[in-house]
Amino acid sequence: MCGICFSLRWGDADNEQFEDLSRKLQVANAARGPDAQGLHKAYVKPAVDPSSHLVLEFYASELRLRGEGAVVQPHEKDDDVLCWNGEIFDGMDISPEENDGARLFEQLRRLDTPGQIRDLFASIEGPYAFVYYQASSQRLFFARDPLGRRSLLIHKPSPASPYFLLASVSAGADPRYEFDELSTEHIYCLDIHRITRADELILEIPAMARRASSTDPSKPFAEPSKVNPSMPSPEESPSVTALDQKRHAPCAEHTPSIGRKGHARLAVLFSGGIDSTVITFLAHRYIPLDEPIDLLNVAFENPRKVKMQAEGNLGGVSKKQRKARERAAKRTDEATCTSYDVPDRVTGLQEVEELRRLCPERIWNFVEINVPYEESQSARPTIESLMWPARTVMDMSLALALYFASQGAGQVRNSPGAEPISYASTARVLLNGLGSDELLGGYGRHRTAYNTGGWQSVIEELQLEIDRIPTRNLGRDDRVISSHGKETRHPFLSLVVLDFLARLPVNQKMDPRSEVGLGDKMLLRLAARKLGLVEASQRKKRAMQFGSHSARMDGERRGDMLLE
Ligand SMILES: NC(=O)CC[C@H](N)C(=O)O
Repeated sequence: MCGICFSLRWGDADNEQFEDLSRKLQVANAARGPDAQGLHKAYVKPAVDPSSHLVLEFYASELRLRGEGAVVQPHEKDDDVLCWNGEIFDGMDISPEENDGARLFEQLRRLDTPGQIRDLFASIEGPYAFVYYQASSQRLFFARDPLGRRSLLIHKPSPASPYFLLASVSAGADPRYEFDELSTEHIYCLDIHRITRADELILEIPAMARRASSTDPSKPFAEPSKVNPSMPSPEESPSVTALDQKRHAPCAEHTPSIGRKGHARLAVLFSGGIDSTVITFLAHRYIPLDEPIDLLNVAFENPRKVKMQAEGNLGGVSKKQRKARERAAKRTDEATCTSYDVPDRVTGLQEVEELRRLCPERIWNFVEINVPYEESQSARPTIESLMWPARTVMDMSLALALYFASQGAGQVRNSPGAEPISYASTARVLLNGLGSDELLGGYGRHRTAYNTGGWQSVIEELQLEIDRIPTRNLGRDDRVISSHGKETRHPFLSLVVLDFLARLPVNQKMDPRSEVGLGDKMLLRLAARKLGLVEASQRKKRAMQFGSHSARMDGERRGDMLLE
């Protein structure tokens, strides 16, 4: 993942305090791009007040994943500057030798008007955040992709902190800034030369709608599609065949060409649930067979759970899970079964066996990432800083799981039950199954909606899910995962897949009248069966923080409470 850090301030402002802050932010953003870091400064004299000047600082770090040559960011030519954190998967032909950021910069430099720039972004698909400075017009453009798959934080000037900042990640809580996540609803465009001392506090950032006309088919990626509002008609049958044809795995297709054979270039955040298993199986079809794929499976030593286990209370574990747990325990060593035998470990171990049966030619590295309590506690301040401005108890339990899973340091076994060998995943691209519950009706709340308001309520709930994806967790997840110099990709959240699923009549996606593990995400379950993933197709939904035991380590604090 690349890191972006941009600042704008008056040249005669107190520089010492600012420089310290700027350095701190640059260090935080350097971790996202270990391959190269660069800084470019520009000075602008505002038209109305030529006696003073504004300083623009563009800092970017590069995690190079595409193209053959070295890439140093920011991209820069004739005073035009681009900081790019993203991937272009669709809408622009990019050959394997080319770098997408470099190509995008070339294209941007050919454009003149804000409308043209907006239209270019409306025609490309992929996760991104960018800052682009057009020197000829002295305009600054910045935005995130319409689903917010990459983070960009904004600090607007205030009397106490009279500078403007944009950054992929902050340096944690600091009285010198007030960062918010940048909204994904617009492409922003700031006329730098028009800034005056009087509006030193740029409170309103001029924003363009993401598309000029809602009917222009050449701009398919301006916004996420709307959920099909039509009420179900009983004769419709599930669209499994169509879904199978649509399965579009751009995320795996564009794995970095850098790296050695024999080393995994791709890893999956793998719980053994249906979402992570389906994307793993599809990725397998795109990755050369002689390359291993790393399945990252995280488990936390959770003193509360360990205590409950010792006291005989298995914390709501069903009979079936208990049986599975006993089976898994036979295969694992003593230490693992007391502390790390969490629900996601059990299903992960079961599922990797199904994958091995279906795809025996592949080396599947099932990476057991075991996090001792002490270690998770001492990482908390780092994680709290990375996820800022997200700061609830639930943010922390999810971020903990993602932080350690994506770090990829754990152990593998040559065969089930064999002695563990320590292993560090070097894959720079991590697939993440997030999004399928939102698009296909996988949450309990979709069933509740049906029970209270019928199909109409389910349709409304599914629309709400799409509307709030950008603000829910993607920015936070990106900030946490990228701190290891890796990037996460969400195959379910490709705008192409989203468009296909959103348009399907609701009853082809789910059936809230059928039981849990069947009616929720019904279409995906059918697709999984069709692929041969019979065991995965039946697994019930389990939230990552409970499956890995990263939640509620010390007590029962409500998830929406702020961290102390
Ligand atoms: N890390 C990133 O955001 C990657 C940027 C760009 N796609 C590259 O490969 O260089």
